[in-house]
Amino acid sequence: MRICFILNPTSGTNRTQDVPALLTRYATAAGAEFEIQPTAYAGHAEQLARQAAAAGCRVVVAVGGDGTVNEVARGLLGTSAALGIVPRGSGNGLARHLHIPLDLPGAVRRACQPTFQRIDAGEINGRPFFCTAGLGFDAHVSKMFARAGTRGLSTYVKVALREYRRYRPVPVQVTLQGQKLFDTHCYVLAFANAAQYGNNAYIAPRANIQDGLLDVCLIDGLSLPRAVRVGLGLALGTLATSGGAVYHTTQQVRVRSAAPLGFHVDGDYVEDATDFEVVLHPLALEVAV
Ligand SMILES: Nc1ncnc2c1ncn2[C@@H]1O[C@H](COP(=O)(O)OP(=O)(O)OP(=O)(O)O)[C@@H](O)[C@H]1O
Repeated sequence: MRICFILNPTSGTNRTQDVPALLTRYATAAGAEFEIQPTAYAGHAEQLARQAAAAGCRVVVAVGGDGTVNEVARGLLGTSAALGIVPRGSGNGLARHLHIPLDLPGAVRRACQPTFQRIDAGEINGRPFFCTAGLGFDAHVSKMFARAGTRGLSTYVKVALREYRRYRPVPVQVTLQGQKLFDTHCYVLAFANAAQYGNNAYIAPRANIQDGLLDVCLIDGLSLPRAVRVGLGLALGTLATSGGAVYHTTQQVRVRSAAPLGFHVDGDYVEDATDFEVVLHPLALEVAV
């Protein structure tokens, strides 16, 4: 079985580690036949993943955060290679959901001696996602976080608190499965394939990544008491029962917004739009876990 590690050299906070040397050490110890391909620019991992699959690699491993995982997984859709993950980001949402070890030696061993499963994949306005996508405040925070200059959980929390004071919900019309359902306000409208954003922040604690359904989580406003409830719910995995959010499960969602709204895929801000088409592709990706 051939394995290709696709390494984002810019991900993670520990830049002093010689990651290629560590991957080589642990993959050799696991008896793997492997290669390591570093990315040269943002977006490169998708192309490298597709090439590795075409060259016959059975497992293509994203070594990085959820952004790199998204790129590699995107490249593997429709191929016969499975996605592995060596988590090196700050959130690691998909790795956590799939119970992949968060330490490098454990994750490399898992990628070299995996079991295989299939998981669902989401798509928003033509862009695949595997963990979560969303409109509103979470996308806005992703956009501001990308501009912050530093990364990590503490920057994320600082940016979120600062933006909370400024952000206002936007009127939206949400249609589930082709049937008009409601006019509401969007503070956050999250589409969850996996249960968490990353960092064990559970936006949709009941989400099942193999059930052919998206868990749609709506937060229509965020007064301070509700923000506290939502924050606790995210951290404790109790958001679905806390009254802070409303949930639906569906395979397809359409959203029309009264004003441009930002959206993110797997935590990376994409752009602003007023029309959103979200679909779920059941069991579209094989994972090595
Ligand atoms: N060689 C590269 N140079 C610059 N950017 C890159 C390179 N390779 C990948 N990227 C980009 O870096 C972005 C961030 O990567 P990733 O999400 O893997 O790490 P992270 O930001 O440290 O993790 P997290 O998102 O969990 O905080 C990705 O969206 C990817 O497009």
